[in-house]
Amino acid sequence: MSGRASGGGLLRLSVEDLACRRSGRRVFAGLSFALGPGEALAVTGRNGAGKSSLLAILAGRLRPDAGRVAVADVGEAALPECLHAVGHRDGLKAALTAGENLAFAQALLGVPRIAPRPALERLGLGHAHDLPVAYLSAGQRRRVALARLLVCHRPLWLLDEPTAALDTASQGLLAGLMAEHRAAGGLVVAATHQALGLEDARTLALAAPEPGAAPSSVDADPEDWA
Ligand SMILES: Nc1ncnc2c1ncn2[C@@H]1O[C@H](COP(=O)(O)OP(=O)(O)OP(=O)(O)O)[C@@H](O)[C@H]1O
Repeated sequence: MSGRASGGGLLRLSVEDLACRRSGRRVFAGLSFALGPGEALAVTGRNGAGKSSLLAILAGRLRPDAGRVAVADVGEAALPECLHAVGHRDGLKAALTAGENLAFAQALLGVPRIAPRPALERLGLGHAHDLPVAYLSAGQRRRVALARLLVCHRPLWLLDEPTAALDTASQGLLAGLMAEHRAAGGLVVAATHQALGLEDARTLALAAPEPGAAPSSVDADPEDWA
């Protein structure tokens, strides 16, 4: 892993003429956008429009049907080394404490930023440091998952419905974290059905899925995010 590139560098992301096909059905096509340091993109659209699929392609977990995703200004780092992905599932080990989960993520992802305890405190969960995640509520688990954003620096945050299970106060905390990240040159791409408090974010509205289209087979699940 390249420390400077994925850790300290600013990143530019460009997506050109991207298309996605799942179980034989075209989900979207012709998507192009570019994001530079400090910019954010809110991806909207009805259920099944392809929001999670787009994030999975950006994360390198799903192969596009056409088009390309490119990053610049990150040295030799590959795109997956430059991003955090928080999906629908929290990706936490229930038997480990919140602190242990974050320490594991920090060791795995590299480029440490702040320690697990202060990261949990930022999310209002300092008291949960030594509690097994199994004992936490859905909203508390989501906040532990979001604390992963803080224990390692990665310039691109891919967030899939990040406010799911969060109360109003926690949504405010997340909005503050995203604002700080962007102020430091980071990028945010968030799939959402509701306002996230992303100031000056651009919006990408994915079209409604074809009527009557149901998956006939299952491919790699983008929600299986660690
Ligand atoms: N693992 C999978 N295998 C096959 N098809 C899938 C898989 N996951 C999603 N799809 C299909 O891809 C299309 C886009 O799904 P996706 O989850 O990207 O939509 P979404 O906009 O994120 O929806 P939601 O708002 O419900 O989260 C849907 O038609 C869905 O049936």
